[in-house]
Amino acid sequence: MMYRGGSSLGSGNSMMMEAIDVTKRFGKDTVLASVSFRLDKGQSMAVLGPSGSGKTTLLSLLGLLLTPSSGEILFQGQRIQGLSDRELSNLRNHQLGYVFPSSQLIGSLTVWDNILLPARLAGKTREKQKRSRELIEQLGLATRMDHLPHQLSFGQKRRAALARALVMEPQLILADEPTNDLDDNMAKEVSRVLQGAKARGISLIIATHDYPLAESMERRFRIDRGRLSDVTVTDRELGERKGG
Ligand SMILES: Nc1ncnc2c1ncn2[C@@H]1O[C@H](COP(=O)(O)OP(=O)(O)OP(=O)(O)O)[C@@H](O)[C@H]1O
Repeated sequence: MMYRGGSSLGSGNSMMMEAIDVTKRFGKDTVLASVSFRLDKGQSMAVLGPSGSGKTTLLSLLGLLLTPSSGEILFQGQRIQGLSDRELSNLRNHQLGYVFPSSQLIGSLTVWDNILLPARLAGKTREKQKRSRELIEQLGLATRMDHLPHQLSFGQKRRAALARALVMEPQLILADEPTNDLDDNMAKEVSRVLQGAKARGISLIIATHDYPLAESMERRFRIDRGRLSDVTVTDRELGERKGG
């Protein structure tokens, strides 16, 4: 589906994230070419695509961890290019939540302390303790609260990183393959927790190979050879055809 957006066409205050003609090159390789989309506040989207297609690169750009080679990214209607380092870290620390394989837990802190760390840094330890406990319970980490990261499985580390991101109730969560390394039941639980976050008004952008998880998002995009296309409608049509 062709994107015909542009921030001037929509109302800036309902907009969470917008990419306009974003291209990312690494040396001579063009990983993303002319990527454009817009996500409104409170919406959820999945990014699907084969391994190496550019999903992590896209999430890193949208998470303000990489800069585009050309094109523009707007966060809540605000152009990202041109912001100072301080303004960017402010956005990263207070508005965005990351669940990336690379966003490691701190090795010397227990699961509980890792999850509460952002709250401690923000001076909100007391008010976030209850929510931390709820998330730990929902994500099946209750018996692992006092463990150090090296004592956890990959799946437990991912769930702890998810709890750490959710506890601060950011505006937008960016999650890269949040259900990798999880069995079906735990993947469903993570999906439920993400839906719960959405119900609390948090927007979600999720890169995944997990189709049931992608289906639980309002919108689905696919990356193929560097191009991003919105497949939400075609997916729905396929589902309807399959269903009857
Ligand atoms: N820093 C970098 N320098 C050079 N090439 C890079 C860099 N980061 C990513 N790439 C390349 O960009 C392409 C897309 O990588 P990316 O990690 O975004 O894919 P992906 O869709 O997330 O893959 P997967 O599903 O396997 O995690 C790959 O060919 C990768 O080698």
